[in-house]
Amino acid sequence: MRGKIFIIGLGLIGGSLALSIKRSHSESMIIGFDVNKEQGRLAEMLGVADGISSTIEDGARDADLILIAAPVQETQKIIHILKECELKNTVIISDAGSTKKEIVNCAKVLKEKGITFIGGHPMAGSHKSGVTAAKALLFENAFYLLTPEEHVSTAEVERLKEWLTGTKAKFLTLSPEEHDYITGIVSHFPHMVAASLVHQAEKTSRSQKLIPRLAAGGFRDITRIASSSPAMWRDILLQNKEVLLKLMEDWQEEMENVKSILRQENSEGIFEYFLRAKLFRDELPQKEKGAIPAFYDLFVDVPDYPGVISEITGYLAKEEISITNIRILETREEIYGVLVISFQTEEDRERAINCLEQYTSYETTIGL
Ligand SMILES: NC(=O)C1=CN([C@@H]2O[C@H](COP(=O)(O)OP(=O)(O)OC[C@H]3O[C@@H](n4cnc5c(N)ncnc54)[C@H](O)[C@@H]3O)[C@@H](O)[C@H]2O)C=CC1
Ligand SMILES: O=C(O)C(=O)Cc1ccc(O)cc1
Repeated sequence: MRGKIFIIGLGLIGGSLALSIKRSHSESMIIGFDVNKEQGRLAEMLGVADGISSTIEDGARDADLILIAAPVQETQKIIHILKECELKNTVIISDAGSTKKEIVNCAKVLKEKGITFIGGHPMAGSHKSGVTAAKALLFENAFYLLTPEEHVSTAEVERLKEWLTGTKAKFLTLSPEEHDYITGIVSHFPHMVAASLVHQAEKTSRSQKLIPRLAAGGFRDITRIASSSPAMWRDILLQNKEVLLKLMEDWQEEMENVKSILRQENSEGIFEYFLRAKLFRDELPQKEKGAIPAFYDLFVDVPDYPGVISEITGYLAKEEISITNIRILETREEIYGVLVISFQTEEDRERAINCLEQYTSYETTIGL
């Protein structure tokens, strides 16, 4: 489609939306705005946006689609600024915020002006921030949640989806309340738990110096999301306060139960506790990206010599297979080290197995 798209907030999500829209609507004009001028400059330099506007008012004028991809408390301020702007009467405004109830409620001021707002939330991302981490296919196969109010027409929702088709995401419509409850459970609360685990390790590390060195493997996996933007998560917590307070109470109750079975040395109860968790976790869809993106890990047994990583990444690059992460497992003391390479899709991992089979004799194993 032709048209002008205005993206406010050119970080990880705004940048990725810009790239994915450009993929499917190459004739569209993407203009960006960011309070941080450096992000705007970088976005232009990286070709993420066709141009940068110096104010929201300028960028919003004549826009056919406005996407707000700023932290959620800022999103509300931006909605109030947009309310005062001169806008096309056919414009669609949407956002990418991780919470929906307060934002959709705030956007009622746009409805009063006859402007369409459709709450949006692409359920994929990363612990990284900023436009340099943006990727056109960040949302591929992920759910993209939309929370249109009743007065919004199906045609307008379809027009928004058409603009966003290059995300290759799967759209789902739900109410803002449902949205905040579900994302509270699968995304917001886990972030709080991840941060709390890191705090616990940090406190004890003051007296136990081995902790940072031994905090590997599982600890790193479960706390990866604690490296996310503190400003973004502060805003999310403040906006989903009621749901999160209730989840914290449920969690405390759950921990009381675990404490009790442990005190009683209830071996069957403890086993059951882990078994039920494992069964539910193992049943979660593998091929779909959730709030926490699935990473497809490949374990490669490699001889421990300098240059082995660049050798392997070289073969993968030759076959144009993208990797999302690479690390060495240092827990083994044998001759061989284990290289863990993460891919964004199962197909990439499959291609990597074939590639390494072709170029090397290293053994590969799929991570579960
Ligand atoms: N990071 C993630 O994995 C995901 C984040 N989200 C949501 O997307 C939104 C953006 O998050 P990220 O892109 O990750 O953050 P980010 O930190 O990478 O980018 C946010 C950008 O917004 C800019 N900004 C802040 N206030 C602004 C304002 N008043 N006007 C214009 N620009 C402003 C910042 O300078 C920054 O460049 C947030 O609402 C977040 O909740 C949604 C899905 C995933
Ligand atoms: O880094 C991760 O795995 C995430 O959890 C990404 C994420 C962050 C915020 C969202 O609203 C949705 C997805």
